[in-house]
Amino acid sequence: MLFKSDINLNLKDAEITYYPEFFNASEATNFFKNLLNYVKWQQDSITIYGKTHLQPRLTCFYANNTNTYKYSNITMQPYPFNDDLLLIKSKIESHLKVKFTSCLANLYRDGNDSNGWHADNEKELGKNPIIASVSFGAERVFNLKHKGDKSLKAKLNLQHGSLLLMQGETQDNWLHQIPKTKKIIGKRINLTFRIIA
Ligand SMILES: O=C(O)CCC(=O)C(=O)O
Ligand SMILES: [Fe+2]
Repeated sequence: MLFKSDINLNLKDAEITYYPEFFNASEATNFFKNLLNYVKWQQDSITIYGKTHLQPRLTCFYANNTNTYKYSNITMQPYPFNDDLLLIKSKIESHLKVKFTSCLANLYRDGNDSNGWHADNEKELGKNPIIASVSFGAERVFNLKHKGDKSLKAKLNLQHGSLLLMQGETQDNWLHQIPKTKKIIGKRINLTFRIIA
């Protein structure tokens, strides 16, 4: 296989696969630089439990249709995909034999940026959504915890050029997060490809 050691995390009630070197280092660095410059990064205010605050990261939403993505009381309107996003999307699609419509991009500017515990279970994603999540730049910790059985947890480092695939009942049964870190680290870009039909 092209992709060094595809790892099935083998978690209960989930289907998660990690491809550490989906993109080689030079491809990944090239995408990182382009995305940093050409994605229309914005910082939205979100409302959680009645409190409004700025999201602790920058985001942007892209799609090949006009369907919006709603979460935490915000509605994201899509931009059309740019060339780099189309190249990344098509490489993932040909490997997985799945077509994605949409991509939520995240920029973690430093260790103080984060993404709190959540499941990607918004209704526009449908039942058992497939989510392909690509990482470029600084390596960050990705935590998982089971919604019902508090003893079930997992942690992995999402490396430069990696792909993490979540599908099946993963979002029904598990939460995930990118925690803050006190380490001095650089920027990280994450792209989550989704189907919003
Ligand atoms: O940055 C990551 O790896 C996770 C992003 C994420 O969970 C999301 O956008 O829903
Ligand atoms: Fe997520």
